[in-house]
Amino acid sequence: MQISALLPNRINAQISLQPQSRFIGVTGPSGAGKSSLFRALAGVEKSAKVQTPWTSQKVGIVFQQPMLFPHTDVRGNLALAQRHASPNAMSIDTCLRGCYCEHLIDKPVQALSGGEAQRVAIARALVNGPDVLLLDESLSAIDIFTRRKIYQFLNNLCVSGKLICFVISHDLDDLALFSDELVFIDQGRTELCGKTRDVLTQVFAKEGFATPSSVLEGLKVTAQSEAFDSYQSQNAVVSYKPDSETQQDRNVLTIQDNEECQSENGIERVEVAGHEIFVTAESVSYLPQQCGEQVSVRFAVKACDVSIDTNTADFGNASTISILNALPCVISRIEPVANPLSSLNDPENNADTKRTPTKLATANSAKVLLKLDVLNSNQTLYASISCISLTRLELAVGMQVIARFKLP
Ligand SMILES: Nc1ncnc2c1ncn2[C@@H]1O[C@H](COP(=O)(O)OP(=O)(O)OP(=O)(O)O)[C@@H](O)[C@H]1O
Repeated sequence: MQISALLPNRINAQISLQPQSRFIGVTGPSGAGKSSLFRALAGVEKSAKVQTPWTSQKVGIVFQQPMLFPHTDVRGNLALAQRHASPNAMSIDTCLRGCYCEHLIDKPVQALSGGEAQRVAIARALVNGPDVLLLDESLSAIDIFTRRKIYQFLNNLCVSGKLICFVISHDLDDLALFSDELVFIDQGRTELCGKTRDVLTQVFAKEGFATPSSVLEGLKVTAQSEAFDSYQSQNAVVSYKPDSETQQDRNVLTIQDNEECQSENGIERVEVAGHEIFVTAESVSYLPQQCGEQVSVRFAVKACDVSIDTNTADFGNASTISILNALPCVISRIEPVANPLSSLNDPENNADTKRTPTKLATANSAKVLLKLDVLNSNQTLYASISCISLTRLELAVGMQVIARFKLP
């Protein structure tokens, strides 16, 4: 999928995406041109020159400021959007439920909170039946739990082939969780674009983040008794029928209901590289799958939540600590975390590149960042640990360790 947008003195972006990508995250510094890009793609900027693969499709946009019709209530707003809806658009009820705002239906627009208004604005955009939806920080005022559920709903629409979503956000955890691909815009240009975890790695390195998140993928573990539901859920994802509106709505919401009822106390179990990992239900996103395949999910782990255990003989037996998750890994890189209070820009420090990572890290900062390759997989974890631990555990590149991490 090739996209280009040119807006004199503001943007000159070329974006190249995989054809199968349906949920695309867009991020970058403030003033980089992200909103200008979306406005150009939505046709709002008349002087923009734009090339997209979806010229004949319906494009919707939702801004950070919801821009609801103020003279009516939520029902009135949705009814107005439905007047111009495409024939295969979802029902008002489905959109309201998916955006967690059914209870707001009779509220006047003026009486909505900022987050409620954002939820209604997204529901209204969906009622219109877009093929492509551009969300410009449109969930920024919504609490994390509701926000994640709405992203999950949007992701289900993407997975079922009903929607392509482009989402601008400064929340890299949200983008890590849901985006198939990530675009990093800077100074009006596409600086990075590609698979989310690769782009995130480069963004974290570029910005010198002390606690980057790693993105892991795995298979959802379902109990025997849940096998039928799981099969239904898988079918729901792939058996989308464009000619049946009721069936579509039911499919998307069935996935949502299954996800909610299948988690145990709000916790999902995910198999990663042959190991069972516990993840909170709101922290997993579902990936597209073929009929008959196990359900694949994605979740993000913050580097500050990962601890290193050098006792590799005691992999599953750490019964004296509260940390639930463990993955065997090999340390593939150790690098100092920049400490803004230290004299990192001191030429004397920078010239001293021959020192060991341990000494370099100790000299400049309190922490180091470990890159960990998960054994028997091509996945990567990051751990941010103190220099004291680095020295005390005598950690080195090539060493096998157990990465233990809290419930994401
Ligand atoms: N209508 C406009 N006319 C001229 N310049 C504009 C206009 N809107 C925005 N700009 C400028 O274009 C640049 C990019 O702005 P834009 O709003 O697209 O950035 P952004 O990446 O979305 O920022 P943020 O993350 O802060 O929302 C900024 O320098 C801004 O001042």
